[in-house]
Amino acid sequence: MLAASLKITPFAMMSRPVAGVRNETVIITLPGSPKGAKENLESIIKLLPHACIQAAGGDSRTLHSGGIRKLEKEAGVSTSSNQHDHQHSHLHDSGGIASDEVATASIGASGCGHHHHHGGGGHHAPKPRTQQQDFKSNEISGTVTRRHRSSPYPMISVAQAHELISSNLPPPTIVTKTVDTDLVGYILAADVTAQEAVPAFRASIVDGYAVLHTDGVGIYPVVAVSHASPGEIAPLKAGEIARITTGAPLPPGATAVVMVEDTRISKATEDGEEELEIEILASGLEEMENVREVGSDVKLGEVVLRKGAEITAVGGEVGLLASVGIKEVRVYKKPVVGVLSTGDEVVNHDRPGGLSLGEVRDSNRPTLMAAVKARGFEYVDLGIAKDQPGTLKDVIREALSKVDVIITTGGVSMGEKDLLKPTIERTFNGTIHFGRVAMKPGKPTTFATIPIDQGRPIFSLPGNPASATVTFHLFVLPALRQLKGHIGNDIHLPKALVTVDREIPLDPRPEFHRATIKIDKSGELVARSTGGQRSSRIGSLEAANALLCLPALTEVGDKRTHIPRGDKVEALLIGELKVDI
Ligand SMILES: Nc1nc2c(c(=O)[nH]1)N[C@H]1C(S)=C(S)[C@@H](COP(=O)(O)OP(=O)(O)OC[C@H]3O[C@@H](n4cnc5c(N)ncnc54)[C@H](O)[C@@H]3O)O[C@H]1N2
Ligand code: MOO
Ligand SMILES: [Mg+2]
Repeated sequence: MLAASLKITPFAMMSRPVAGVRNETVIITLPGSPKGAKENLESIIKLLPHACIQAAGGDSRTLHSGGIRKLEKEAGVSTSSNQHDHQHSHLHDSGGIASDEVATASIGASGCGHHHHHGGGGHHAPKPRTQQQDFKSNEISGTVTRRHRSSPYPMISVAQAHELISSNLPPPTIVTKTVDTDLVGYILAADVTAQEAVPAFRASIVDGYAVLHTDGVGIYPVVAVSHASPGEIAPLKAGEIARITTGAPLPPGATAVVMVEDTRISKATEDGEEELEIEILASGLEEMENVREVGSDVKLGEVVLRKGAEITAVGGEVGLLASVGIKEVRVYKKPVVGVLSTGDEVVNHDRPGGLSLGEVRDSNRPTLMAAVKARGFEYVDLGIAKDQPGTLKDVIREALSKVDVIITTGGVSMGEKDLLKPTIERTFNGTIHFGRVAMKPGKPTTFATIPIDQGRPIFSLPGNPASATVTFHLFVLPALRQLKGHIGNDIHLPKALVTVDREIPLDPRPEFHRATIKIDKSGELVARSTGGQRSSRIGSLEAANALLCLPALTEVGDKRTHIPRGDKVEALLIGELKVDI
């Protein structure tokens, strides 16, 4: 198991698997994470029938003389059974063990390979799935004296966290949307071709007179008028002109338009209301001068927008689609995001009256719902869940049926009431892809997927308000962007080099320092820290439009403890740039 795990992660060197035999039972210990348990079990499962037979007293001579099938039958094991299901039934047979402790798969020689153990013989039968999910609170939280005194989750880098998120998200799904104001922010899932040419008719670019460009300078009768309105227009012959407005169709036969500024009135009706003859002053007209030819902006059938194009708030894409008669498009679905606060101390921000001792107003949920909405995603308010496994379980189960992505805040660090990780793993059979990131703020940021459809992502962000908000922008937003069809580096927020206007102290962890960036008079981007950066201080995000990516103290190597004033640092842009006033 160690050898197989080491091929997957160097952290395998930290695991302490134990295997043994008691009476006729082979006992193997697996890691607590479902992923690790599965990988470990897969690496040995083919050998288990053999091990079981041996534990049951089979002797090697019989085995090697072809009696293996017979012995398997006697021992109730089969190398050809559905081992996948089999693994699962055992993996879940570990209720009552604190989440990150070692799960034990005990495989009895008398029952190996069967989905239904018959109890007795020292083995406890695997509970059906529904029962297993029904943990009592102390089963999931463990007793406080038995909790971990150091985190079992390896500390990974921000880059590794991004990689793990990106590679464990489900693929985007495709839906049909009508072309309207709600299309902004969607990404096209297929090329779009023009159903109509633009312009659909030969149109004048100016207000003036439609002419035959070969006619030249001289006085001509005005035989017709073409306004920008639908309808039939009589053809124009040599020696005639037609008054025309910008955007109006050219009369058949006309080959150019002369601007009104390049003409003079020669003869009008007696009442002075109408033009009868006009002198054309412009010479050397070119064919199609001041004329937009059919399809000269967009040709019929031309690809107007490619798969992967984003419909932006600038409006150009909506306009382009509208102009060529596209009423519906295939786009990637935008994920619906559920936002949940957790914690016995957390109360609704608008709850009337003052706070009792220990109560805290919920600032995370309003913050995150506002940010999700402003980024163009629909949110579902999942409320506040108490720090009880039962409550968390119910709220998350309900959310799973409603939303594509769940964001929770609080309950992911080392406290005995920090129940999110065990709930995700144990109750929902989720995989925690990471549970600690080397960064400030946001160290206990957790990302998991729950095995529903192609994997339902759940971001469990730290409870501290600045930590929750920073990690939302840094991790959740790129994930939402990937789910709605952005690819590669385009999932991330834009980065720019900015000059710091004051010295900034460095932290032992790589820091995402909240700052306001302005464009100064010379066009430079200048950053000012928002002040105190403690993780509890949501005010550190007030007026912030950037996260300065500061190296950890240890990373700078030399004796620098600060970023000096005037130095340039990388900044992630989380809000709109401001102009210095
Ligand atoms: N022994 C250790 N303790 C802590 C560690 C550690 O490594 N070892 N990490 C610290 C870090 S870093 C962070 S960040 C926090 C994260 O804690 P949790 O995610 O478990 O969050 P809670 O304990 O539930 O709450 C932390 C803090 O935030 C307040 N909070 C929670 N939810 C909200 C909300 N919706 N609105 C406003 N404020 C909220 C809560 O009352 C706490 O004050 O853990 C450190 N501890
Ligand atoms: O990482 Mo925690 O987010 O310092 O506050
Ligand atoms: Mg905590």
